[in-house]
Amino acid sequence: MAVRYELIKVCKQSGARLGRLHTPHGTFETPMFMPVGTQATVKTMSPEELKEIGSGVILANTYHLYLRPGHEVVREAGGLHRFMNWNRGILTDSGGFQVFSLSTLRKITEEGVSFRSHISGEPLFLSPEKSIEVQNALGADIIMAFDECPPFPAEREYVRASLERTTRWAERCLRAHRRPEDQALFGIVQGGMYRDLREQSAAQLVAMDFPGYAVGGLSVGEPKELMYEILSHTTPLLPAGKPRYLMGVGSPDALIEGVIRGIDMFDCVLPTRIARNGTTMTSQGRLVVRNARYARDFSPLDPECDCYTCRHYTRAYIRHLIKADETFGLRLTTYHNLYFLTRLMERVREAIREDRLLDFRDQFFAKYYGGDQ
Ligand SMILES: CC(C)(C)OC(=O)NCc1c[nH]c2nc(N)[nH]c(=O)c12
Ligand SMILES: [Zn+2]
Repeated sequence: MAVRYELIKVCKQSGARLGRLHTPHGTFETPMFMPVGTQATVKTMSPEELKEIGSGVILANTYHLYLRPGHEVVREAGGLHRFMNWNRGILTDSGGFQVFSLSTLRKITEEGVSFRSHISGEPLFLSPEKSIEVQNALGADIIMAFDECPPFPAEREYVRASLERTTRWAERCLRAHRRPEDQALFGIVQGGMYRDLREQSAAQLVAMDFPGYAVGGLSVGEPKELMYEILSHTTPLLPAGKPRYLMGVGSPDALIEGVIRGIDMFDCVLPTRIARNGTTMTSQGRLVVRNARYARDFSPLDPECDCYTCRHYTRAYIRHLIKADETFGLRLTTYHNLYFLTRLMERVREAIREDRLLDFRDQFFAKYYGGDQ
């Protein structure tokens, strides 16, 4: 079995799960946050720094690596783990979503999606079979079914037709998968903001017995309360003995609310993306270190953080680097933001062990959102 989920316990106060994800590249505790390394690197971080931070599973992306350097190059390198010198877990997203959000002149049919590369402009095509062929060549421990993530808002009829095609594509992915013994293929539940369509999508995918399930099509611009409501309705439909992965979610509040609603795995570009424009996450909330008010502030980003950045550098110095467009500044903010979210998930797991996750949420929100949460 490529990937196995072990349920350790359920928090008596919140119903949240504490688990372990056993993969061919190690066993990692859940709930977990997975840093995004789209082009086979978590931007500005070395593998050694990611290990220091405590990252277990990181993401890479089929669409990007198919376009550049090409999946055959990565296959010849011996797969992604060898190519990027990362010997822990890797998950690749299937590329469908990125075609919609990145490429131009795309056309979707039953067969797949034709589009123009956002790099060279050349006409390309991704189908369930092509996506799985690329993911098999990349060699990630967890690979994702090729799906369509409907825009938000979207007409009910469009969402229903789309989820039914996504289900047919999921079937084609299962058939095309060549390495089930060392790469776990996860199904992706769609269905937009329609509870009955979410039920339909979940039922159809659960019947196919995937080793894990993702909830897709959320965090697409809908109000957070609506995301939480759809999530509350969807996760119970998924098998308790399998991992549940909420795609594209990573703000502190959404992570905690997602864990409370039964999610085990999260990914989001937020912490690394905002770091690159000088915005950091601290125990007292967001801190935009490039602001002038920090020019002579010689305290650490977060007085309560013990990460490399906070132990050795000040807000004034980091602000200077960001303003001077020095890449070392981006490395320091990225390192801290990833450490902050990884540490947050450790504290969430501790709270589950001690049956007090709802209390932890209230305490964390009061500090992080200054009580206005
Ligand atoms: C807008 C952001 C990226 C924050 O979230 C989403 O779009 N969330 C949905 C999402 C993220 N990544 C996915 N991959 C795939 N295959 N399918 C999806 O639905 C998604
Ligand atoms: Zn720090």
